[in-house]
Amino acid sequence: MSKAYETVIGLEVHVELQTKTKIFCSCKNDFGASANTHTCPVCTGMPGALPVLNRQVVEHALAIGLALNCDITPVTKFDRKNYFYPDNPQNYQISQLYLPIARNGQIQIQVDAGPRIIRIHEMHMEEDAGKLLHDEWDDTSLVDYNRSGVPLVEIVSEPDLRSAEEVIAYLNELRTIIRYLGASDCKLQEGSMRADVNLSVRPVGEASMGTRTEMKNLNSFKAISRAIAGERERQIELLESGNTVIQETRRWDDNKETSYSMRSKEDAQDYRYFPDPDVPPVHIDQVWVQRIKDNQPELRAEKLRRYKKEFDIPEYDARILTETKRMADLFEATSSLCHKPKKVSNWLMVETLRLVKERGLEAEDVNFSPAHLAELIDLVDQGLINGTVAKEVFEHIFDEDVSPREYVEEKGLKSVNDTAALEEIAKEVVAKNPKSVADYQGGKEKALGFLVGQTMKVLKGQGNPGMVNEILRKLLS
Ligand SMILES: Nc1ncnc2c1ncn2[C@@H]1O[C@H](COP(=O)(O)OP(=O)(O)OP(=O)(O)O)[C@@H](O)[C@H]1O
Ligand SMILES: [Mg+2]
Ligand SMILES: [Mg+2]
Repeated sequence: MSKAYETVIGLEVHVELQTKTKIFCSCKNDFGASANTHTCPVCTGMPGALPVLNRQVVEHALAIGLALNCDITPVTKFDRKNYFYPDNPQNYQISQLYLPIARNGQIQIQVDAGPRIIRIHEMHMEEDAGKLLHDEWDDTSLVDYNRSGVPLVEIVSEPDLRSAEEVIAYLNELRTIIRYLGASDCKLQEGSMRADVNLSVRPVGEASMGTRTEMKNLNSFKAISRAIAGERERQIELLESGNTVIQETRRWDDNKETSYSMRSKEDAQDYRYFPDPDVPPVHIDQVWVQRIKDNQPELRAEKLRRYKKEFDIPEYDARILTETKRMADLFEATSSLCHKPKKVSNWLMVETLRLVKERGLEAEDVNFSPAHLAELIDLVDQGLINGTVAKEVFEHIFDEDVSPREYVEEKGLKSVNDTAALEEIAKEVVAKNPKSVADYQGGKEKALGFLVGQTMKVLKGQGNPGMVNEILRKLLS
């Protein structure tokens, strides 16, 4: 019988920052340009080239550090991390080891079991490396230095995570925060957010931690979940068979659903870190910190607290609506126009997110006018269109931002609210369906639903279902 094991996970998350230019030179920071077109002597490591720190990088890092509730380091410095690899032409990476810009933070995540606090050990700034493309067919490797010198922050958590569910909730929360700040688009697939999973296992109840491995090449939440399950199992098997876990870096192969060893893990001393003599220390005073704080948008945690007080919507809705700033902005703007927050929330959570998924978009891409959604909600409430028609009209609001009032007018979609006209049609339906009439009169309430359906069919869906229902009841009583 094997002992129960607990999984212990700490994450290193690299995030590419959205800036006009790279971290230490004036080359463009652009994704997807043709290879080696955004390069210069600095980001290709030519001897004698001198790096100049991009102020925007520090400002983004400050904003993120503050949003993660970190202490800001008043004098922050850059260090050289030395290693040889073809994607790194300087043979060192300019990073921060001793005095990273932010330390001792924490964020709250929400999992099925409730809220959890995950501590942030530190966050530092660094430059990205180039990209190697391996062509196995040709037996060649190509290198693209466009990514060399793209600004990154690395956010290092404490080993506080215990499951794949928590890891994904944590990454989602980080992504939400960073996107709210406009500091990065945080796309795992495109590599603008990259998570390395450090994982160890220990018998339940054991206080000390086991030896960890570090896994790389995780490009989706699914890959992360599978890699965690696989690595947990691999380590438990090792321990159960009397072996030990080796501290190493492993590469996850999502197609084969397995990981393999890349290299045994270097310790900091192997990199021979030392202060970079070319980049002066950065002094961050209170005035600067305060200015960044003042410019910070309202973040998700604050929004959640405010929504609870201001809007009569369930906590579940509030969590989904605040996941992206786009949805939250739409919700607030539409609600302030029509004063029906729960209805607005339903349209956003159900139809909007359904269409986002169907069209292969992201919530950030949604771009219709709040006024149009508010107008649609009013049209339904006034009984001018029914629910089915409203959904159809909404698709056109979503895709083309049409004015629902004009669209309904143009396409003749208004509900038939004329009692006499409805009665006329209802009478025909009653005459044609004696069996259902008899069923209803015999006590089968369901039969009325069928008759309402038949009447709506004749009306091509444009009847007012409430009125049709009432008219049929009266006719059959
Ligand atoms: N025993 C352990 N089990 C699981 N995670 C651990 C354990 N010990 C440390 N960790 C986590 O491993 C991560 C270590 O990241 P850190 O950046 O400090 O070092 P590194 O991986 O050695 O350095 P590098 O940046 O060069 O990859 C942290 O997220 C930490 O919480
Ligand atoms: Mg690491
Ligand atoms: Mg690290």
